[in-house]
Amino acid sequence: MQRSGEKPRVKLVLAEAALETVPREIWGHPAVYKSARRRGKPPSSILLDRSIHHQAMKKLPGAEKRGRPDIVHFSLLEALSSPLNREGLLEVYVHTLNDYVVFVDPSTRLPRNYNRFTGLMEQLLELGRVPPKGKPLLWLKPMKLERLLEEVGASYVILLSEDGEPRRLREVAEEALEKAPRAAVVVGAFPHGDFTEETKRLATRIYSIYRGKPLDTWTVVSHFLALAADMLNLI
Ligand SMILES: C[S@@+](CC[C@H](N)C(=O)[O-])C[C@H]1O[C@@H](n2cnc3c(N)ncnc32)[C@H](O)[C@@H]1O
Repeated sequence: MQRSGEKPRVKLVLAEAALETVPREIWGHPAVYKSARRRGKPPSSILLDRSIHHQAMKKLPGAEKRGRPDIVHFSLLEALSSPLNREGLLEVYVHTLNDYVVFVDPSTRLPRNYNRFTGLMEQLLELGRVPPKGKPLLWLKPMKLERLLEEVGASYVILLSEDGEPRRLREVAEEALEKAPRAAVVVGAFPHGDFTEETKRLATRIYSIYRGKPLDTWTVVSHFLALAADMLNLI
């Protein structure tokens, strides 16, 4: 618990995010080849995106969880422009399905346009940081979720999942603030399916906030951040 008068910093983790470059198995597929040629890049350097690579993705293992960089885009836009972040009270991390972690400087202004966001993520995955020179705003490390949580001192992990114990979101936000700064709220940034068992094992609590029904990642993120901001009298 924080000392009274001191506002706690909330850790938000977008986990198992569907953000990756096109995997080798489908580099030769016509849908991939065409989209890469249009972009003037090799297939290995472009993001896997279901809206473009749907046919090619049919062959991929775990396809239902992959190829949705827009989920990270929308969710980061929500998080970075939230009052909590603007007051310096939010840390946001993106852990990907392939076990990379994107660290995000809170002052980052992400492109609003999806195509520009895609280009930025491709640069990040290729160079490990953006911008390439000067102080990085986004940087990447190969890292499992467990290591990330250890590294940022998150020993109280609240995993949000529609299969969790039913809880009012207000109570979840209260608990996250109460346990801050050692609490992390983990939200899946994949379109379908469930967290891996490895992720579930890291959870201290698993809560469902909508009677077992699935919500989009960005909805969960925006509602949680709005309630937390309200409780901290920021809005
Ligand atoms: C689109 S959902 C994941 C896919 C979903 N399991 C499905 O098969 O449609 C994205 C994330 O939002 C969060 N989420 C969605 N619905 C939720 C709920 N009812 N309660 C708590 N978290 C939820 C979870 O973290 C979940 O991983």
